Amino acid sequence: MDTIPSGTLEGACMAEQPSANSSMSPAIGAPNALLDFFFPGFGVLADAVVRYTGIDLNVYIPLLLLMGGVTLAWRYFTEYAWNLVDKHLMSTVDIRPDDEIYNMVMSWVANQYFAKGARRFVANTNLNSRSWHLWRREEENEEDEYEDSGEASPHRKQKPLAYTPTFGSHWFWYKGRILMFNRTQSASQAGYLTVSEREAISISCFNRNPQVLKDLLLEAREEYMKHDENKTLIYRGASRSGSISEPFWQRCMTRTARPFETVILSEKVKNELIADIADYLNPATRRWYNNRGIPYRRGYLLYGPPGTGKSSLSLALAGHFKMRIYIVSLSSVTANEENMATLFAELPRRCIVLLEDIDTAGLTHTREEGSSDEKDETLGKESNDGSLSRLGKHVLDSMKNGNSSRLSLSGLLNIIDGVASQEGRILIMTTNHLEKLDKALIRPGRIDMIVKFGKADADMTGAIFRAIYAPLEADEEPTAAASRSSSRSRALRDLDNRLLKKAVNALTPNEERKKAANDDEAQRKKEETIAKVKKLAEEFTTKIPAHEFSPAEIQGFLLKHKRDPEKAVELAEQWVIDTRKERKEKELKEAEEKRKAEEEARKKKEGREKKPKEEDEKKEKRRAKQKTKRSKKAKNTDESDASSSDSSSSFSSNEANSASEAEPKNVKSKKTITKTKQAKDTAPAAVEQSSAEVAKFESRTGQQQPVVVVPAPSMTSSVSAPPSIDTEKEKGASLDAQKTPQGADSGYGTP
Ligand SMILES: Nc1ncnc2c1ncn2[C@@H]1O[C@H](COP(=O)(O)OP(=O)(O)OP(=O)(O)O)[C@@H](O)[C@H]1O
Repeated sequence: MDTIPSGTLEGACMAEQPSANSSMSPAIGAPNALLDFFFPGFGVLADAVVRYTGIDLNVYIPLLLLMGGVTLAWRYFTEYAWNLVDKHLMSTVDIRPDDEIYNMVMSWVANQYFAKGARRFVANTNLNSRSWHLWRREEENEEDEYEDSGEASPHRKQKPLAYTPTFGSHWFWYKGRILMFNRTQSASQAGYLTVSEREAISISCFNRNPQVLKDLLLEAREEYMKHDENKTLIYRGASRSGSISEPFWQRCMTRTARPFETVILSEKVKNELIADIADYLNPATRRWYNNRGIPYRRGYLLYGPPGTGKSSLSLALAGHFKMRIYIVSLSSVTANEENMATLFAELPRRCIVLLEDIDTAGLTHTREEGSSDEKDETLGKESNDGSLSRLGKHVLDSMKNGNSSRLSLSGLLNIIDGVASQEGRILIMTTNHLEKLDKALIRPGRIDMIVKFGKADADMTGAIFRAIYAPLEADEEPTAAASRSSSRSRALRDLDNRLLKKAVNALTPNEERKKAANDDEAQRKKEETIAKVKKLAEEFTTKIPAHEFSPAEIQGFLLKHKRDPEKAVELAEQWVIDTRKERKEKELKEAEEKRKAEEEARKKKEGREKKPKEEDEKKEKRRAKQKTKRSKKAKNTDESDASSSDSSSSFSSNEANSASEAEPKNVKSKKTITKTKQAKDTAPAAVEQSSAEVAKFESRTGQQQPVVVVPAPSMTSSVSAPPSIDTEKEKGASLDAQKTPQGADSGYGTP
C-alpha cells in the first residue's frame, strides 16, 4: 500500500493531500479517497474531525455500510411482504380516471374526515376527472351557488374548494373496517394526457371479501346521483376529433326537469302521449311483449316547423318519466353507420333516444334508391345555391378523413330495430319535413305515434302569454325551489323552517290574525294578477294573427318584455309588422343569394362545356393548317415534277380553259375523261393507253384534250416523284388534296 500507482484515482487523491495530515497513514487514506470520490468533501471533513476531535471517521465506515445494507434489505423485505399480504389477504378496487365512477369516488372521498383532516392535500375547485370526455359538473354548481348566495352579481360568486388527499397511501375507517385510499400518478404515461388522466386511484381493505369496497362504491354513486334528482340528464353521441377511438355517449348537461305543463300542445295529444308511454314502461307490458315475441320498442315521430316545441316535448317527457335522454343529430360528423351501431349498442335499457332532424341526414332517398352508384352521384352534387349539400360535405369530409362509411337508410333501420338492436328504449324522431321521409322509416312498428306541431293558433298564443306572465310561487321565493342541492343551503332551509314553525307556534291570536290577513292579501293580489294576465292574454291574442308565428317566435318577443305584460300587448302589433317586414327582406335576400348562386353555377357549367368545344375548334384549325401545309408541299413537289416531266403534263392553263369550254359539246369525251380519271392511280401502261385515247379524240374532234382529264399529278407523283418522298406521304397528299375545300390550293395546278 506504500506505493500507490500513479494514474489511479486513489493515487490522484492521495497525491493531492500528502501534507494535509502528515500523521495520516496511507492505509486510512485509501478508503478516505474512495469515499471522497462518492461523497465529495468527505476527506476534508474526516481530516478536520480527526484534527479537532481525534475521532477517526474511517473506523465507522464499515458500520455505515452495514446500516445501509440493512436498510436496503429491510426495504426489500417489507415490499416483498407487503406484496404477499396485498396479494393474498387484501381486496382492492382500481378506479379508472376515464370512467364516471372516478368522479363519484372523488366526490365521496372529499367529504370524508381523513381527506378534510389531511396535512398534505390537493385543493380542487373541480373534483371531476379532467378526462376529455367526462362530463363536468362545475357549471351546475355555479348555478346553485348563485341561487344560494342570493348575490345580485354573478361575478361575486366563488367556486367552492374541495380537498382530496395527496398522492400516496391514506388510511381511513369505513363501517368499522380499516381501508386504504391510494392515489398515484404515473409520469411515464403519454404526455398528451392531462394530470388527472395520468393519475390512478384505488381503495383496499384487509379482507379477501371485497364486499365492503362494493358498498362504498354504491354509497358514493348514490350520493353523487342525489345531485341529479329532479334533473334531466342529457347525453350526446360524440367522438374525439381526429382520433380513431370509438364513439361514446358524452354526458353534456343536466337540466332541471321541464314540467310537462309548460309545453303548449293540445291537452288531448298530451294525455294520449303520456298514457301511451306510461303503459309502455309498465313492467307488465314488457312481459306482454316478450310472451308474444313482439320486439319491445316504441317510437314516436314529432314533426312540424322549427320552433314549435318538438325538442321541448322530448325533454319534458324525459323529465316526466325520469329517464335519461340520449341525443343524436344525424347530420353530425359522428353519424356514420359504424358509430351509430356502437352508440345504440351502449344505450341503457330504459331511456329516451332522440334522433333530431332526420330529414337533414340525407336519408330522404328510399332504400331502393340507395344503390351505391346513386349515392356517389348525389354525394358531391351541388345544391341549388351552388354549395355542396350538408350531407355531401359531411361525407366528402369523412371520406377525406378515411371514414367513408356513411349512414344509409337501411343501415339506420337496422340500427333502430334490427335483430341486434336494443329493446326497451323509447325512440323519438323529429323532423321539419314529414313529406321528405321514407315510408319505411315511419312505418308502424318503428313509429307508433305521430304528433304534429304547428304554428301558434289563438289558444296557443294565449297560453304562451299566460305561461310567461302568470305569477309562480318559485318566482317569488327562490329559497323554496325544490331543486336545492348544496348542503349549506339545505341546512339553512331546515333552520328557516324550524324557526318559522317555532315562530308560528309562538304567535298570539292577534298576530295570527295579522298573518292570516297578510296571507289573504297576498292571495288576493295573486288572483288579481292572474285575472289581469288573463285579460291581457286575450287582448294579445287578438293582435297576433293565428298560424303565422311559431311559439318560439312569440316567446322570443314576450321575453323581451318579461316584466311588463302591458308593454308587450302595446307593442304586439308593431312587432307583427316588423317581423313580417324582416321576413320579407330575408326572403328577398335569400332569393337574391339563390339567384346569384344559380347564375354562378350556370356560368361555371357553361365554362365547363365551352372548354371542350374550344379545344375541338383549335384541333380542327390545327388539322386544317397541317392539311394546307401538306397540300402546298405536294403542290410544290408537283410543280417541280411537272417542269421535268414529259409533254403530256405540259398543258397550259389557257388550253385547260378552252378544253373546259369544249366539254359540254361532247358527251362521249366526258365518258372518256371519267374513265381516264378513274385510271389515274394505275400503272404507266394506263397512261400510255389514255394518251392514245387523247390522240384519237383529238384526231376525231380536231380539239385539244381538256386539262381536267389529265391525271397528271398521279402520274407525275407515281412516275417521276423524287425518291426522297415516300409513297405513304404521297397518298396522304393526294387524299388530302381531294378533301381540300373549294378555293384551296388543291395541288392540281388550280387555275
Ligand atoms: N309548443 C310549445 N310549448 C312551449 N314552448 C314552446 C313550444 N314551441 C316552442 N317553444 C319554445 O320555443 C323554443 C324552441 O322550441 P323547440 O326547440 O322545442 O322547438 P323545435 O320544434 O324542437 O325546433 P327545431 O325544429 O328547430 O328543433 C323553446 O324555448 C321552447 O320553450
